[in-house]
Amino acid sequence: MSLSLTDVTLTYPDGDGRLTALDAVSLDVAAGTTTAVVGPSGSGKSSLLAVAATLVTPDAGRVVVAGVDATDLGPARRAELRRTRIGIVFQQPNLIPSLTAFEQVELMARLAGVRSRAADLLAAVGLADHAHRRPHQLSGGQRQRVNIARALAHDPAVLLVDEPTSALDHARGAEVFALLTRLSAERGAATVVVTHDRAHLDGVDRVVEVVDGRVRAGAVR
Ligand SMILES: Nc1ncnc2c1ncn2[C@@H]1O[C@H](COP(=O)(O)OP(=O)(O)OP(=O)(O)O)[C@@H](O)[C@H]1O
Repeated sequence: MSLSLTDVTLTYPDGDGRLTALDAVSLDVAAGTTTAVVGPSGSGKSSLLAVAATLVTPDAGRVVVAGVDATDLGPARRAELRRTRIGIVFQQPNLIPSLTAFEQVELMARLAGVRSRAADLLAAVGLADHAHRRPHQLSGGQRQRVNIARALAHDPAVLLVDEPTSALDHARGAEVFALLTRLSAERGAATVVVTHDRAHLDGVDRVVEVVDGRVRAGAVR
């Protein structure tokens, strides 16, 4: 498994006590597959993504990324794991305003110390003709596709995607989901997509539902 969460529990301080955001959650995602995580607001989806991204350390349980147990690592080694093995697509494409689409992707590859394949990646997301454009010269859907190309620039083992369609209309949202599942399969990434939107789940390999911090038994698919 490229990504394994085992019995992960995460709590946050809450007044005098603690709020349990994740309650003994286990999730395995194989290379080349896409798992969608759905569930009501406040159920723990973003917390699950933050733990998988090694941005937040759980109270208990294990997070293994590409064979590396992140729960045993200090902050510097976790940052290195993120830089080299994990791609993250945030809800709002946080692109750098002054850089072209090509430069956004190339910069990420350089930071990870790998050869840039920016032209290939932009072609893969359907933006070969827009490589020279800056973010303000792109549509919302195109910006999200640059965001995805950038997250894949260092060939991550694990791709984590937070609400990628929230700013898009139905057709653009469907395109982004199709793109994520295709690229994950082609590039062998283990992909987790958190979404409110159940309209585009047909193409994903698996759907799991998080309710009250637990992965619901008998996942949807
Ligand atoms: N930093 C924090 N401190 C305290 N409580 C938090 C913190 N972050 C999240 N929570 C709480 O943890 C629970 C899970 O939140 P989380 O953001 O993971 O849910 P979610 O499913 O992503 O919600 P949404 O769909 O609304 O984004 C919620 O009850 C939330 O209020």
